[in-house]
Amino acid sequence: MKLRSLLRRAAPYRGQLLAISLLTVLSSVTTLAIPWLAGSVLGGVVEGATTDQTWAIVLLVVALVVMTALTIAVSILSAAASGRALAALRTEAIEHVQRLPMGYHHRSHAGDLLSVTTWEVVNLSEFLSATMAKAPSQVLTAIGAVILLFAIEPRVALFVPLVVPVFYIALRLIGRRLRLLGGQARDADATLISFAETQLELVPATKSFAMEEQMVARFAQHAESSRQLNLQQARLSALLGPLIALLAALAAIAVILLAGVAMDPQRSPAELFSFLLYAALLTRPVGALADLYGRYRFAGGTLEKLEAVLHEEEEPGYASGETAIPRGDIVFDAVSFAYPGRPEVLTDFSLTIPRGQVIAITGENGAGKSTLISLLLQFYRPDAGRIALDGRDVASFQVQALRQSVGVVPQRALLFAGSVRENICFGHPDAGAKVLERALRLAQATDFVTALPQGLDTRIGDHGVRLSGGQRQRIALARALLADPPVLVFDEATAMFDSEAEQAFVQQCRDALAGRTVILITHRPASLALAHRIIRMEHGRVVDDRPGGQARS
Ligand SMILES: Nc1ncnc2c1ncn2[C@@H]1O[C@H](COP(=O)(O)OP(=O)(O)OP(=O)(O)O)[C@@H](O)[C@H]1O
Repeated sequence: MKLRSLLRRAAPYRGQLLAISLLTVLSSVTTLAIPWLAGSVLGGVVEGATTDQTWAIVLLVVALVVMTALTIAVSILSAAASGRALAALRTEAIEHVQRLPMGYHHRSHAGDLLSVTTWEVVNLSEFLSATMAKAPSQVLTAIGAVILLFAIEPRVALFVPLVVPVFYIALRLIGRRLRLLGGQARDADATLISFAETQLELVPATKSFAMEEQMVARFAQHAESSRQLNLQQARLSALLGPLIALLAALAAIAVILLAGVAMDPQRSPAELFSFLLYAALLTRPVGALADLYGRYRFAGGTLEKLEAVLHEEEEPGYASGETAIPRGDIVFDAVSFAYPGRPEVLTDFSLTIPRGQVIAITGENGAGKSTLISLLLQFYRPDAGRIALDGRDVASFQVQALRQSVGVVPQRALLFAGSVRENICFGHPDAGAKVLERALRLAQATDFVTALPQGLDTRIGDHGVRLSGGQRQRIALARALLADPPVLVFDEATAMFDSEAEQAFVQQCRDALAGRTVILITHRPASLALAHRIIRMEHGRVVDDRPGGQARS
């Protein structure tokens, strides 16, 4: 894991980190005072308390209370700071993902990204808060304990550094295996989540094809492999901290035994007790640091995955480019294009659509009709040729301005589980009642929306499942019409309508579409009647170009 990238992300939380560091130093100093005070109290007891122990006892109690309070404060502050840092990291990841090219989304799994930005990040969160809360104070306490051991009895204390390599080897061996298993377990969990997501989306298909048992069996397989890997990894994690703590305790016993033999007989009982307590104190940070090392190995995988996403290149055209709204002259000039690793879809494709023309594009399935729109919107870039809007290459537009000026009603309406109003106003949350009414009317949606139980405020379920296919399509139409863009694209948008509704829609649209450039991808006769011009595509080329119904009327 790149520690530098973690530190860079921690930079905005400097103030909180500083407060945590100060409290941590205080906490370590208090912790280190305890063996000293306890040693002198115990020494006093053994020597028959010739001196007054009251102050030492009071200080010991105060030190214990202060140490507890500081530990609590550091834990809470660390959890708050790491929580903030992670919320920012998650948001950064999602923001970045939204700006990645469509090609990235088509080749990657949404489930993987979902798992890394949601539950996987918990590893990172636990590591960060544990590191901030524990690591510095444990390191300081360990260093302080070693120094004080040397101060009390250097000859015996010399034994302490000799055991360090043993810890190092144990940590490396277990840590490596832990990282490997951790990675495999996380991948298995990501697959499981992804599969669950797909399975939930497929419930209607699963039911209609009576595939329930098979789907459950496949899920159970994924769940079992995830369980096994997580168990192995949990066993190893459970081993790491306590094993290292045990090694440290054994080493402390050795030091104590050695102290009994080699300690200067002139030492007071108080010094002897303090020495033994410091040796025992040393075991605590060693165990805790080993545990942190395990978390570090684990969190590293998550950070690497997040970093991999964050290093994917954003699509160009967000930061700069033409933002003026075009009027709608479209030219495809000798455009060729192939999806990565696929045969060419468009070959030397040329088409000029003057502003205000309604053009219908027809052609067999897979002829490349929708691909034309993806290229116009800059979801993909042509391999050769040029696409221009008002004489300017579409690549020279700021991508959001470009896309806002082209309203698309897709084949499959992308609706979400909000109200009808929220779905229609998706691109324009502040749209007024009049604009909304007009869009509903043009999309022939007023009647059915009014008849819904709560009208515009009716919630339509995931992907709009509580509506009919035609109703969903009308919502999508209303959404595109609401924006009133200069270019409109209907990609088989009327396919869900019955012929009567399609006729009515076409009639209504005649006026509404006037003056706009409209691309209708359709085979429907009524829609064809709406066009000034009908072209037919075959194998990525125009094979026919003739006047449409509108031209004749
Ligand atoms: N994201 C993609 N990655 C790879 N190949 C794709 C992708 N999208 C479409 N294709 C392929 O490109 C070709 C053209 O697809 P396109 O969707 O443009 O056809 P279409 O004319 O709109 O078809 P339809 O009438 O069926 O909607 C098809 O062979 C399709 O398999």
